[in-house]
Amino acid sequence: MKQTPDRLFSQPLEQVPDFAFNEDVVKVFPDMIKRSVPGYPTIVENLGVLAAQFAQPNSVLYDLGSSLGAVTQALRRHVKAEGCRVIAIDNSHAMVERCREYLHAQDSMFQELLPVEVMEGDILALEFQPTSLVALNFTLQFIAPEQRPALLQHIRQALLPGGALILSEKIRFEDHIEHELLGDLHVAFKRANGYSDLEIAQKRSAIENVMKPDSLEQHRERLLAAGFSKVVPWFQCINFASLIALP
Ligand SMILES: Nc1ncnc2c1ncn2[C@@H]1O[C@H](C[S@+](CC[C@H]([NH3+])C(=O)[O-])CC(=O)[O-])[C@@H](O)[C@H]1O
Ligand SMILES: O=C(O)C(=O)Cc1ccccc1
Repeated sequence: MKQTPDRLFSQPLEQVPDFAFNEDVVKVFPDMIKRSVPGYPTIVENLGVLAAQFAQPNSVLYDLGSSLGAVTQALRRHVKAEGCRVIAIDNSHAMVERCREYLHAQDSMFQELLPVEVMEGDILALEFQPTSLVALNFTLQFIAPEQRPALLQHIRQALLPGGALILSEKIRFEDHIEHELLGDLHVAFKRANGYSDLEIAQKRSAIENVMKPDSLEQHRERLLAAGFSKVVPWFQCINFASLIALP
């Protein structure tokens, strides 16, 4: 996969527009997400490993907010259950187009991969089929906070017994000192990955209106309120974490 370096915020902008998953972002997205999200490659690869433990024969696996299909590709590498298929969905036209290209490339490199349907659409309007595995990998944080409970309820209602939701998010911390410390460490992570202070500052103002992280406590309470029986954190790297929620 060729990786165009992310320089989207490297020049001073008079006004920083709200972040959008448009063609410019799509071009640099693999580089951007790897250099911005601590633990991203580990989360994606192990999401495949975890999914293989929950996937049930002849069921649907969902990749919600699939972007370029990194999670779908990991599901296809790891899930061996008979008759599973993946539904990947994203509401960014630019992402969906490029995702389809990447998945065709994976098709031509490997045999017997799970079939995938890539849909362009809003996950808030999705009619879920019975599913054994739902991945929300850094997608819920971009959904309006007031819409989050209903989405999680729809997922819970669609999950088969023995299935799971895997939810990865940037995390806010209720303790002020913990929040500042992990925020500073995230900035250090970005600097170590070659982003300048200007890039970091402009990206921060681009995402502040569109990406609203919750705390681990909020996630747990909302998942339990949506009918999940158990919430198990399985990964945290600085201020990014991933949870397994069981029906
Ligand atoms: N309502 C919505 N309906 C559908 N898609 C949406 C919606 N809102 C946002 N998106 C989509 O959710 C994705 C979030 S990125 C996910 C990374 C991927 N999971 C990965 O593991 O590489 C996270 C990030 O960039 O930090 C974008 O592609 C949006 O278009
Ligand atoms: O860049 C950041 O600071 C983030 O919190 C993560 C991110 C990664 C990719 C797109 C938008 C936000």
